[in-house]
Amino acid sequence: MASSTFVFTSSSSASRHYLLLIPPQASAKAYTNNKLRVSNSPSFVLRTKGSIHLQGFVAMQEKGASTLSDDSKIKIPHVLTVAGSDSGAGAGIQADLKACAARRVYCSTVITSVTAQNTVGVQGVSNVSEDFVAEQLKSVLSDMQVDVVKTGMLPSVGIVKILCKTLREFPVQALVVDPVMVSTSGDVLAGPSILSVFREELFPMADIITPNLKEASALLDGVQLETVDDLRSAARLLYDMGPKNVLVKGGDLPDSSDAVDILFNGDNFYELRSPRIKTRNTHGTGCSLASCIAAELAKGYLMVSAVKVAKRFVETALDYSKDIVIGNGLQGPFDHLLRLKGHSQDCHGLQAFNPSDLLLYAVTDSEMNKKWGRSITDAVKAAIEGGATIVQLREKDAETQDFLESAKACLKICHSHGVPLLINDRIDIALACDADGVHVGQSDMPAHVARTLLGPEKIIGVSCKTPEQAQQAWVDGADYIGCGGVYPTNTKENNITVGLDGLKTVCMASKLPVVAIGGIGVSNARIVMEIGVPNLKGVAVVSALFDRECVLTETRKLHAMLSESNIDGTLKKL
Ligand SMILES: Nc1ncnc2c1ncn2[C@@H]1O[C@H](COP(=O)(O)OP(=O)(O)O)[C@@H](O)[C@H]1O
Ligand SMILES: Cc1ncc(COP(=O)(O)O)c(N)n1
Ligand SMILES: [Mg+2]
Repeated sequence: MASSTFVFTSSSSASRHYLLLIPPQASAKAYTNNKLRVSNSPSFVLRTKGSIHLQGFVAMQEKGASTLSDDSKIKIPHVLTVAGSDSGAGAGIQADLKACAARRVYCSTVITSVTAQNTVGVQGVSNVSEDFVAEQLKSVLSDMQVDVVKTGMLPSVGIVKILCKTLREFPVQALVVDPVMVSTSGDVLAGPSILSVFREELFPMADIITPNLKEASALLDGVQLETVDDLRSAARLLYDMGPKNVLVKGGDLPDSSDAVDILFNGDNFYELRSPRIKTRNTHGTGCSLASCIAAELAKGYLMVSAVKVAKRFVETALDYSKDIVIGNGLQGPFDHLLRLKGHSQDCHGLQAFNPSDLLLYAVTDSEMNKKWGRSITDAVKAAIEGGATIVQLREKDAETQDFLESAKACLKICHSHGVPLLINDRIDIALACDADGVHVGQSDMPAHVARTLLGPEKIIGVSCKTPEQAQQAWVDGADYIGCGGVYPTNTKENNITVGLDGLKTVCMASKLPVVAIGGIGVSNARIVMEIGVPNLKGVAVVSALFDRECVLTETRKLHAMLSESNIDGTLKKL
């Protein structure tokens, strides 16, 4: 490789970070602002305002500036898992991917073996050839910036040896070894011939090993492990094999009401206890625990913290998943992302957002409900029976716990009528009750942040008074905008009225459907809808429904009027 000089001049006058990627066996000399840095690590970061002179930046010269990335490029923590595939996706590579995704760490995969496996057991195993494991390892490690390698099923001595050799060539920040040997169903995933290469080659390179009871026992020539004290003795003996830390997992400890693991780092023992969750869904707990430890290490956590977070993660996921049913066998998988139940429980087949739902948009008001002595659920029920097509709960001064309880009750009512329920402003409440979405104002949580928190399927509406705000709402990923106040209203203090002209201007500029709001009721809804802009889909109403003696009657009147003026979302000539 010829040495070469490469000069990159920053076009920006601001000081910026540059990430320099250096090929194996090369080194770089970099002069920035008259300072010299020399490095032969796979990457290093420079901060500079001016030009960077690089020497020995061999393979990168032609690619030029594309090999340099500035502050806007984010380095993502990265775990590489070297493990077996589980077709049932409870353990192995699949569990590792899910655990890393749940912990928000990138996970690449080197597959050592493909198993035909389900919740009953392992029906077949087909190991990947040593050469092809080597090829996968090289592909990932020569290109991507792996922080931590985590190993699971390593089915042959040859594969372990190749792994150790490759890791010496491409060193990483940490190595987490889950010495998988037997599945929880009792099937052998790596035979006893593996023990010596584990002890002699792999463990001395490991930052942590995480054997379960059976594996710890096998590694210690069959010693019986039955008590927490036995786990401690085992941890000390395994530590002598060379890893920097040992975590002996007590998930299968008999007669224990707690799930107890012992961590030993050569100086101290840590007894990690969590309540034992009563569930059949523990398939893959060991793989997930090790992946989570790797993920936290990749983020930069110290070992004890990483192990504690990992154990808490497994405990939380097991508790959430304790009653889910996947498969007919004795050991089911759990839900790493804590998301599976939401869909099966209470969605009642609601469709994705339909703009025609904006036709009669009922917005509750806590003050008005108090004034008329009705509960929020009674108000919502009456509005829906009267024909409201979407409901927003706007509880400005409710206690959080009361608001959450009301929201849950309203959600049941709304969903039993196929009506979506949105929460004003309180994203936490929307998340906690799994509402259909939120409506935010200009000074509330920005819509793009709300979108990140709520995910792609929830409905997000934004209050807008100007074309610029409407454009921003679209850019931010909102589903609709609320435009107003069209007429003066007493539900909002100091609210600027945009009038029918302002409404029309915003509608024309908006790429999103619009619902008009502010001082609208039976007397003027028709005039509003008559402005004749196709994306004006309906009216949002507060006082005209809820500051009245009978919510049901008022909603019916308004619904009849709107239905008459609007058929299938197109305005009928009146
Ligand atoms: N029923 C349970 N409740 C809470 N934690 C558990 C339960 N079963 C296992 N764990 C925890 O899950 C992790 C994996 O442990 P274990 O099941 O012993 O390993 P493996 O899956 O490798 O056999 C440990 O932290 C253990 O304490
Ligand atoms: C491919 C593969 N790797 C690891 C395990 C261990 O997981 P568990 O101990 O939870 O059965 C497994 N069953 N399958
Ligand atoms: Mg287990």
